[in-house]
Amino acid sequence: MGTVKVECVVKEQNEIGEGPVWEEKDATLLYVDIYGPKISRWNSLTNQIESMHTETYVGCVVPRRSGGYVIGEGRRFAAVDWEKRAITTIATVDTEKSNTRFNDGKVDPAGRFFAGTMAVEVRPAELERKQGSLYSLRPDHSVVTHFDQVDLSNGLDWSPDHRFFYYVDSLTYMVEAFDYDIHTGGLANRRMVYRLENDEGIPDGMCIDAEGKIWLACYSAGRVVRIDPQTGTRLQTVKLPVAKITSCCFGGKDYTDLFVTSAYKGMDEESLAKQPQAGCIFKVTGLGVKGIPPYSFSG
Ligand SMILES: O=C(O)[C@H](O)[C@@H](O)[C@H](O)[C@H](O)CO
Ligand SMILES: [Zn+2]
Repeated sequence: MGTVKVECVVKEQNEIGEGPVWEEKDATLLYVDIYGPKISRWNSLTNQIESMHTETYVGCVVPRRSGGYVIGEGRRFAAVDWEKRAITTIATVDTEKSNTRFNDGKVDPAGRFFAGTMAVEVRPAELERKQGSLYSLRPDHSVVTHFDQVDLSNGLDWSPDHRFFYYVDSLTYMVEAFDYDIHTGGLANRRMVYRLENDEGIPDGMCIDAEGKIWLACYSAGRVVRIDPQTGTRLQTVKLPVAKITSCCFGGKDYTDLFVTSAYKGMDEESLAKQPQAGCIFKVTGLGVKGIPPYSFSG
C-alpha cells in the first residue's frame, strides 16, 4: 500500500453533494447537489464543472445505456436529456405521501435502478420516521417496492459476485446485507453486517471495491471507513478535512482513486469558518485497491 493522500478536487461547494459516479469515457465525475437542486459533471482533465438544475430535491443520478441519465428526483424516476437540459417523468413513487423525496440510488449489475426515499428533513438527520421505502426501476419502466418502513434510505451496492446487496438506512447506524437474486432483482434474508462505533457518526453513502470490501461515508464523522462484510470488522479509516462526508465512488485511471462527496447544509458560520472546504469533493489516492466500473440503467 502506498501513501494515502487526500486532495480537494471539486472546489465548488455543494449544500449536500451526493451520488458520485465516474464516467470513464469523458473522465468526468457525475454527482448531485440534493438541495441545489442540481446535477453536475466535473471534468477531471479540464477542471470544468457543468451543471443543470432540477425541479426539486434530486437524490441521485445514474448513467443510462441509451444516453443521458436517470434521476431519483422528488418522488419520481425521471429521464434526463443532458444535451437538451430536459427532464421527463418515467415513474412516480410514494404516491400516497406528500413529504418524501428520493435519496441515494445506484444501478445493479443487470441494469436495474435501485433508489430509496425518506421524509424531507427538518434538520440533518431530523425527520418524520418510517416514511421511506426502497424501490427499483426495471428496464421496462415498472417499479418494484422492495420494502417500506425506512427512516432515511441511503448507501447501497452489490458484492462483486452479485450474490449480496448491501444497504444503509442511516438511522439504524448499521450496514445491512441481503441475499441478492441477480436474475429477478429480488432481496432476501436481511441481516446486519456492521454497526457503527460512536465516533463514526451516521452511515451515509457507500461503494464496493474489487475485493468485495465496503467503503462507507461517515456523515458528521469526517471519514470514510473500509469494512469487511464477511467478518463485520473495520479494516481502515481515511480521515477527511470536513465533517459531513456523504458518499464515495471509485474512478480515475483503473478505478484506483476514491472520490468523496461532502455537505455544508446545517453548518453554522463558526463551523463553516473552521471547515472552508465543506461541500467540496475530495480525491483519495494511494489506497492500493480498485473499484468496480459503474453500471448504466438499461431501460
Ligand atoms: O446525504 C444524504 O444521504 C441525505 O440526504 C442527507 O440529508 C444526510 O445523509 C443526512 O442528513 C445524514 O443522516
Ligand atoms: Zn446519502
